Amino acid sequence: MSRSQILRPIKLLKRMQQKMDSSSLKRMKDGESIIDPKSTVGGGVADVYGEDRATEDQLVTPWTVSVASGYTLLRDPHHNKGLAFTERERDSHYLRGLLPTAVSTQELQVKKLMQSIRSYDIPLQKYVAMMDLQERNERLFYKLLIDNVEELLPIVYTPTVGEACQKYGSIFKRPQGLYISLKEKGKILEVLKNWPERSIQVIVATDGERILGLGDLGCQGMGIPVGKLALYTALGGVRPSACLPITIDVGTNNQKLLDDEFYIGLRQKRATGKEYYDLLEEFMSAVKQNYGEKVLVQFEDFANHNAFELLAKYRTTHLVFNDDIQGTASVVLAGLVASLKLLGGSLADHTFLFFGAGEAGTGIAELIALEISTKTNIPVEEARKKIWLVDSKGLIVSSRKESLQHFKKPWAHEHEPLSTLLDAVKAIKPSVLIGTSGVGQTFTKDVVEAMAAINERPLIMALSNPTSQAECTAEQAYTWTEGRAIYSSGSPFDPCEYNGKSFIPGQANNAYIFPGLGFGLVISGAIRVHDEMLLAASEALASQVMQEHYDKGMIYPPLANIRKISAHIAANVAAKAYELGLATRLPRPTDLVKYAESCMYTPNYRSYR
Ligand SMILES: O=C([O-])CC(=O)C(=O)O
Ligand SMILES: [Mg+2]
Repeated sequence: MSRSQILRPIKLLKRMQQKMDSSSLKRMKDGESIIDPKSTVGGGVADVYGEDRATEDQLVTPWTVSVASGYTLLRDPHHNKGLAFTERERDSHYLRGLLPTAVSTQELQVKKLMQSIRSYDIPLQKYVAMMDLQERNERLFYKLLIDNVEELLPIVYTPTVGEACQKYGSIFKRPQGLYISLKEKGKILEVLKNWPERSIQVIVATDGERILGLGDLGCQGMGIPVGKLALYTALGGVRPSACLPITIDVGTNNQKLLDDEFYIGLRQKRATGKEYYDLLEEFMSAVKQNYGEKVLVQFEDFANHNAFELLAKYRTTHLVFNDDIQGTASVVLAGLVASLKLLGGSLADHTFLFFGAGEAGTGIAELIALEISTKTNIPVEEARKKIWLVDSKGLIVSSRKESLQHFKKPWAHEHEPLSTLLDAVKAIKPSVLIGTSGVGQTFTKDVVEAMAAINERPLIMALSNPTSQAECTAEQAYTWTEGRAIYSSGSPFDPCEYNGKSFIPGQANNAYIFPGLGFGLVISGAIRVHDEMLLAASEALASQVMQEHYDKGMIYPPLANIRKISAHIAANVAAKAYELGLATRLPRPTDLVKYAESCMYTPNYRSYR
């Protein structure tokens, strides 16, 4: 039975609200059951209780849900508690005999599952175990993830999710999101209505063409929206039922997949041009029609040529952002701002060299220029001159301007052409080197040593994902700079030692930003994403790096604190939305951090009476 099917009619809800006094409302917000335990609805046994408050609507109108009983309840991942059903719940919900006698606590269940997950040697086995848990017992899944975020993030997210996408065909069991293919053209609105949840707040959509640094994985890219949205809930506090993963399947140019008899997607070359953009247009308008203008659409892992165009096309009419262009930019900017405490000076005093001039590279470059321009009052065109990009053909310079894609043109400065990254490092003498090429091991020993020869503390960011695509490893960066580098990567690396000293690499992954950014948009009822909100998100993240972290050479706060960090990011983003007149949730809460914290989904079990 789907969750929406067991939502009781609105009339019942209204009747109940009339009966409710303020104390029962308060208890309801706290997740307690508020109805006479003996009451039944529609002839079946029903429980009615409040959902987590995660939106303005729920503050005023708590959802009322009846829970199925018996075997169906155990099969419903949204309400199942497994052995944690109490004796009373087992009686009132016809569960006697369906469970062994022992009654567990959620804490004990977490302990048991962590033991079981740790017993697997292979990360993909852990991933499958986590996905099985998500399909079996959603609250336990999120409790596990939240309580063990540093250990489990690399499993449900980068890098393991990359491998999961490569093998998604054989992992696929049950739908975790919506597949919208060219076959659904003209029917996308109907397809959206097939999803069991109605009140969607965040959609992560991919077309699978550039999954991490792994290339075109077609419809198998679904693992990415699923993983990103798990983080929206675990790290950002958006209710799971308000999240919708979507894969737009327009075919794949990956011949291996096309030749694979078990490939699960549309077996054709990618649609392009008008056919592609018409489908995307139908999708975007169906989303707005079905969910309203406050639903957030996060574009994820589109190839460069479409990513920029889709963002430019929809950012003025829909609530959208591109995680790879803007989320990554915001997280990197936060790290750069934080690093100034270690490096000294302001951003404008630094010179930046990028290896890779796609979505991430140009997105970060532009946000740095915007921040420099905002802080120093110099025009953004001037600020861009401190930033240089190298692509597959060498340093981007003005003599190449005519043949450049439009997103590279702002970075074509006056300089003689240089064909290698090493030559560019030697000539430009950057203080910051940022890898966004999607190609592993491109920060060679020569390149890193050249950075160390120019700078006392070279800042090196190897951002390409997953781990195999990192431009250099943490250990290489510390070893080749004799322990002087400040290093961050997109995928996680373990702490390492050099000359008896321990180093903690930072993870400059957009996972720090998008859950808090999205949550800030949701709680303020924002209707557009503005660049200033990205700057606000960066500032909030940088402000969470404390002296104790700087003392260890860190430029990002520990992920263990991510929910507190997300609440600060959400509050700063929401504040900006109000300031820009883009927020629709009125009146503006006075303490936005407290408000954000109070709206966050918590995975603790609720009692069913
Ligand atoms: O998913 C990640 O880990 C970061 C990201 O957006 C990408 O690499 O495309
Ligand atoms: Mg991405």
